[in-house]
Amino acid sequence: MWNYKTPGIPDEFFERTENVPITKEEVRVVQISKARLCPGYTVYDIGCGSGSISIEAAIQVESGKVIAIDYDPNAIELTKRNVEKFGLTNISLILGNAKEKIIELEQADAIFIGGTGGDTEDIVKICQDKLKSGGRIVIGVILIETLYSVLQIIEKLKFNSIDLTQITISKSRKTSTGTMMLARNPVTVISATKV
Ligand SMILES: C[S@@+](CC[C@H](N)C(=O)[O-])C[C@H]1O[C@@H](n2cnc3c(N)ncnc32)[C@H](O)[C@@H]1O
Repeated sequence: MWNYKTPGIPDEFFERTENVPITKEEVRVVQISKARLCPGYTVYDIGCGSGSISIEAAIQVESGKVIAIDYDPNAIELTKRNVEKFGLTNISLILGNAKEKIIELEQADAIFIGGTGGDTEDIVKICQDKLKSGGRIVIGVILIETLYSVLQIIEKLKFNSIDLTQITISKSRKTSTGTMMLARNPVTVISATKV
């Protein structure tokens, strides 16, 4: 159903449920690009939601693997359905709070953070410990408060090349008289390299 190596799987290709959010296609493409994935990499997807980032990452890392974590059973169930739908065998799923679960994992080459609940500082710190030197962290943020706290933490830790990219997407919609553009909420993507 998806035979391309390039990221950018359309949102409508994923199974969806009402209460589990998805990182939208265009934002996902930027996040995947910022992670600079290579075949063989080990990747965490923290707060995997629908699993869309996990699936795009799993395609990029080929013989590598993705570990998808979420504390919402509905998100894990939905990610499982999407993993099956895309026929991928290199994604493992973990149900639980990332703060507790990532401590026991092997070192990672890249980490995506899509959600932290109230544990932003702890999770970013643990991710720093878990990333290999030269590894990439990519954090998608919607709330201004989260953005401020991530920035404060990441600047204190062992990261360089810290980059903030704000993505504001508008999508077309047909009306009775033509085509209008509808704006979505901005998402800020924070990315950095572990020293
Ligand atoms: C915006 S969604 C992520 C969307 C996802 N990147 C995708 O592509 O569908 C955030 C997710 O983070 C999860 N989450 C928030 N805090 C968490 C934590 N501390 N541990 C595990 N999962 C967490 C939420 O349950 C939610 O599913």
